[in-house]
Amino acid sequence: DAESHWCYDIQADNYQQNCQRPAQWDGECQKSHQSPVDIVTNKARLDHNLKDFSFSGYDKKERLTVQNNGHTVMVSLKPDVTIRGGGLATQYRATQLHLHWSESLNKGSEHSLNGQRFAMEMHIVHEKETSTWSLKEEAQNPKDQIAVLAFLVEEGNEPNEGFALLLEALSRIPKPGMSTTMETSSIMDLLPKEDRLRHYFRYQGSLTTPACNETVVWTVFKEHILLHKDQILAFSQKLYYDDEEKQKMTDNVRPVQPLGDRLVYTS
Ligand SMILES: Nc1nc(-c2ccc(Cl)c(S(N)(=O)=O)c2)cs1
Ligand SMILES: [Zn+2]
Repeated sequence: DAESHWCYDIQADNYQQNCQRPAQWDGECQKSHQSPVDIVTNKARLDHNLKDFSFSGYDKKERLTVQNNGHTVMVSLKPDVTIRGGGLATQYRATQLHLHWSESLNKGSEHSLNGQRFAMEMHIVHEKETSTWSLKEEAQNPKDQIAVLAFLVEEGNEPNEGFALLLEALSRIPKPGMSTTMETSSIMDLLPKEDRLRHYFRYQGSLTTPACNETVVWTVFKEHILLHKDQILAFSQKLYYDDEEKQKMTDNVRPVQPLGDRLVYTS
């Protein structure tokens, strides 16, 4: 079609689509405060304002909608899920969570630590709760309009029970546009234990998908989620980019972007 849709390199390389690969993404994607980035851990600057997070509604068992949106698997979250603290200016409301992954267990994360990438990366996306009266210019498109909590996923020896319901749902949504419901599960089930979430990296960046708006305050937790190898591979085996189920959904990972004049902070 006239305006070709955006895609990942694996789609442009393997299926000769006329889709726009990351190097060609438009919107703000070619600007200088982009995500993801490589985090050089010994250069991260200690920031005492990066206190603990307060998670609310994360432990509530809800029926959640899970969809294949052609780029990832996205779980819609209920409006009563919010976060505060963590050095954030105000309370944020969760909207969705999704993941990025690869069949190669060292190529599936978007952020890297000291040049090392991991099997997967889970993003919980939150929107800033702005009070209605703030009409100032920067209040319309602030640099911290969105807060994403990023969790790196590594291969563990044990199956991760908390992911069982999400993994079962994948088989019901192989094609783009398909959605299903996931019986009572809580976001907390998917995360490392809350007391392990006090250590994290923080930097200012963008969406890692078009239009790559530079309105995201990023949190990358140091504690990793552990999934069994078969659980990680299930994402690439059950999901497809295309209706014909010819293109396995895998390597839905944007290449790392230059950090430029930015600093990465650490709690
Ligand atoms: N249609 C799609 N949207 C996204 C998306 C939306 C918002 C955000 Cl914040 C992100 S990310 N990867 O920066 O966390 C991804 C993925 S696929
Ligand atoms: Zn993401």
